[in-house]
Amino acid sequence: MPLHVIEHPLVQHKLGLMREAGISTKSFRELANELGNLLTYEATQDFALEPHQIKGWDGTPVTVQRLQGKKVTVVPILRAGIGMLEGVLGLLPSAKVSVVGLYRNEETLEPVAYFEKLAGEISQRTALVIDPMLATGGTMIATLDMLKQKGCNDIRVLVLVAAPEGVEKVSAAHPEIPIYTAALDDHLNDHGYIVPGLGDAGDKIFGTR
Ligand SMILES: O=P(O)(O)OC[C@H]1O[C@H](OP(=O)(O)OP(=O)(O)O)[C@H](O)[C@@H]1O
Ligand SMILES: O=c1cc[nH]c(=O)[nH]1
Ligand SMILES: [Mg+2]
Repeated sequence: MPLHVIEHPLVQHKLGLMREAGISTKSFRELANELGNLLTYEATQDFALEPHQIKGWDGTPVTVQRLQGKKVTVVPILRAGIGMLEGVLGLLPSAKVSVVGLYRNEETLEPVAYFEKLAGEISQRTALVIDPMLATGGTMIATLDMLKQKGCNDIRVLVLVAAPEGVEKVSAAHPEIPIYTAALDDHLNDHGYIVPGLGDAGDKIFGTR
């Protein structure tokens, strides 16, 4: 199962700060972006490089490494995925953004899709799907199904916190897609919330709690 739990001390420290009860909207937002940035660093480790010759500071030629120019799209899942977007784009400033909107029906826990605006040439792009929470996995599976249907076949998932139930479901539906997370938490409660989790990430990012 391609699950990557990022144990880096900065990641673990920042995630710990996010778990505090009563955290401000400002701090939660800042930390979501900082973690989005650090997870992007981890999720792009296999991006291909190619040598390129430039003129160095003293005029002599130097061979440097450049990214091979693979097209990338970041796919934030509305709403809460927007909370990681700035951090992800901090490392991938030229990436196109494909916004998808899904919310979870809080009674049935089933995802409801309401928006989709994908970048062009999606089938040639590496997609980084971002959402702070992977709970039952329903939202993520619906998003991955949709991206694959559009021909996208290099997809990575970046979440701040994942529940074991959701990871199992996503991995069963899309076994080849890697999941990068700052934490694999303990379980889902009776309302489908991750424990210990972060609470409602969308509400905390947008200040709507
Ligand atoms: O794994 P699942 O059980 O499907 O749940 C996870 C989804 O739930 C949350 O979104 P929510 O429905 O609260 O929408 P929001 O981002 O607009 O708040 C979260 O940001 C995920 O998208
Ligand atoms: O724990 C959870 C589960 C779904 N959505 C959230 O925002 N948090
Ligand atoms: Mg929400």
